[in-house]
Amino acid sequence: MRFTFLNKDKPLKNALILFIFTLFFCFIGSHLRQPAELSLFWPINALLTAIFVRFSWLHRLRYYLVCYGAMVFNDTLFSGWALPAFTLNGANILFILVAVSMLIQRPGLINASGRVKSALSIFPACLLASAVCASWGAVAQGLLISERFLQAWSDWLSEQFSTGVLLLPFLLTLPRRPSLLSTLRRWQQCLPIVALMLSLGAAVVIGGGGSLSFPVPALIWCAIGYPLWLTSGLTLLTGISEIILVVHGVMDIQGDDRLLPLGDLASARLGVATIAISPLIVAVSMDAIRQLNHQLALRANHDFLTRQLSRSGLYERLHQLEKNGELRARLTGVLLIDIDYFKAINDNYGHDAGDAVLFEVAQRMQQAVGQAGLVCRFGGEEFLVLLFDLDDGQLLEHAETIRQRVMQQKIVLRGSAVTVTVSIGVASGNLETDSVSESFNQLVSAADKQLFISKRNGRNQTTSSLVGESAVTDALA
Ligand SMILES: Nc1nc2c(ncn2[C@@H]2O[C@H](COP(=O)(O)OP(=O)(O)OP(=O)(O)O)[C@@H](O)[C@H]2O)c(=O)[nH]1
Repeated sequence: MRFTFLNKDKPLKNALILFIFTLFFCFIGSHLRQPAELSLFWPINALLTAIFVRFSWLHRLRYYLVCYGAMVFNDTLFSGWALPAFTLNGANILFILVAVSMLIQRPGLINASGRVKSALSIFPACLLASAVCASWGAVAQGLLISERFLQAWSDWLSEQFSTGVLLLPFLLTLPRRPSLLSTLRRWQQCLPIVALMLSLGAAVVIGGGGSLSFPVPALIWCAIGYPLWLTSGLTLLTGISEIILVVHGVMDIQGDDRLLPLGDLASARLGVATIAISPLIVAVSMDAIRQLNHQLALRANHDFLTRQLSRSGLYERLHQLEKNGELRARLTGVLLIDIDYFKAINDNYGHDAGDAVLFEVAQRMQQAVGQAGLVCRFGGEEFLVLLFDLDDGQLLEHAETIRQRVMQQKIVLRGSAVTVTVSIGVASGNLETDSVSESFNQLVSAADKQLFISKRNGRNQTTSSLVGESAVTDALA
């Protein structure tokens, strides 16, 4: 909703705008009341609630008084009311005050972009606001000790509640620049709206109390595919249409003059069935979202080719360990492992063969490390093995086991048995609990320096700063 002309620092201008706005909608509302002799819609309360919630700084007594003044002005001038103009409009202000107070208490509910995070809270807010409004309204009509009190109270309540619940989600989620075209680019994207219109048509044809719920599945379909503001807008239009159709007898929810020979029981059954399918559809879509999230997390944290942890997965795991307090005062060993002359494998046997080598080497590393540590594809043809609680000698032993395991068995590439070797750099230390990533990166760069030395000294060897340069070497098999 665009109300950029409201300005926190210009109270007089705000008051004038609110006065004119309220007067305009009260005028329209009063004239809507006349033909049907009952107020089908009294939208000003929900409209003002939305404005006060979106511009929370308007939530001041003076602005409520301005709105009240405009309502009274309208009724005395255009409706010719005297005292009732003052008393009845108290009910309208009460609705706005209660609803705004309940919705404004949750600043996270409506964020800057106007999205309603929990549409559910609109429901109790409107219910309570309508109940308070209805009580005041029915009493102000002088019906407190009359048998018509309950009737008047339920009229007020149902009108305020339905208008609020239909209008508020739309008003609170409407973006600054709503774009229908970007949502309905392809004809398939219009299908939920077509289904909605068909279900409304079916409700008119079939009739009966159950027919009111016929559009629910189509609305849920809209909810799955459309942005919140559009779904809320369509729900609003559907609700308004149903109310108008019922009032004008086009949609027959009680009488017997329906187009199809369908009893109330059959209509109710159909209604119940359409309601029952709705939570199912929402559950299915939620399940799909959960599965998607799970797949995304898996993709982000695991390397597709080698099925080992990805680099981001390794940092995620470290973060988890830190959160669980499992990194505290633990000696952490890093083995940085790089396949030797890997480019030559790609060049000589093809990229697919290179991929197969990456997979096989990763498997062998995983077998060598077992449950003792984590294997991660750190990038390209470089792997990282993370080990905990091992002293320098044990770390080197592990590195050597991995190196031996990789080269032990030749890998067959396009009919040729090829020996693949790796060079390893080793580093270890304690991770600082307040800067795990940073101290881990320091370990990695220390291991990288050792790896560089392994490469420089002829490859297929392990180097560790822990026991001096080129501590462990091995001749090519
Ligand atoms: N097949 C395949 N090749 C990759 C992948 N990621 C990186 N590479 C290749 O790995 C090669 C790495 O080459 P270099 O960095 O020169 O390393 P090297 O040939 O192993 O030489 P040294 O490390 O010095 O022993 C590059 O040719 C990359 O294209 C991958 O996922 N699959």
